[in-house]
Amino acid sequence: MFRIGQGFDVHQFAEGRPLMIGGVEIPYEKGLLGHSDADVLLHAVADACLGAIAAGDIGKHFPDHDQKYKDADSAVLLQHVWNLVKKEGYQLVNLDCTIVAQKPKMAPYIEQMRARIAELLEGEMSQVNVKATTTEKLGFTGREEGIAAQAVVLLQKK
Ligand SMILES: Nc1ccn([C@@H]2O[C@H](COP(=O)(O)O)[C@@H](O)[C@H]2O)c(=O)n1
Ligand SMILES: C[C@@]1(CO)OP(=O)(O)OP(=O)(O)OC[C@H]1O
Repeated sequence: MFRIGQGFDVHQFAEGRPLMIGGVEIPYEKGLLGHSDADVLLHAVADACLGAIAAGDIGKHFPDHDQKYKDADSAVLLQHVWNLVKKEGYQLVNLDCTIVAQKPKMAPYIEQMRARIAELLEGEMSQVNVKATTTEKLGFTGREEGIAAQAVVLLQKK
């Protein structure tokens, strides 16, 4: 049996925060604002996984009013979500993601992100694709106010 899920997340830029995307710290003049480390890509991946098993979203599992998740490492949150996926008896078929950012350039970090996400989802790099696009300076991402990310995951019952 196959299950598909999709995730979407947005975080605004903020000064004085590290920029975490896909579990990788990207050297940049600003980071993203959030209750957790605001890793917008890992949040989209986590939501896609939760969607695939009809288990709600990350806000339900990790409420942003809970101090436990203040500055939380989103990799740890995704690991928790992946344990729920495994408990339901599913494994990864493939994951495809898009980061929407005018800046910074993601290309130098894409392979590292794929490797980290594959590790977190206990799969191979060949099962994980990460893309990036600008919005040609249009909209909130184009004005460099924040970053968005989308993810689609396909799971198969073992
Ligand atoms: N933040 C980004 C955005 C884009 N890229 C790479 O550049 C290519 C062209 O982007 P367009 O928005 O002009 O289509 C895109 O395919 C990515 O490879 C990037 O690395 N970081
Ligand atoms: C991850 C959580 C929990 O710390 O907080 P944020 O980092 O603010 O992220 P968001 O994608 O807004 O929602 C899920 C949250 O509850």
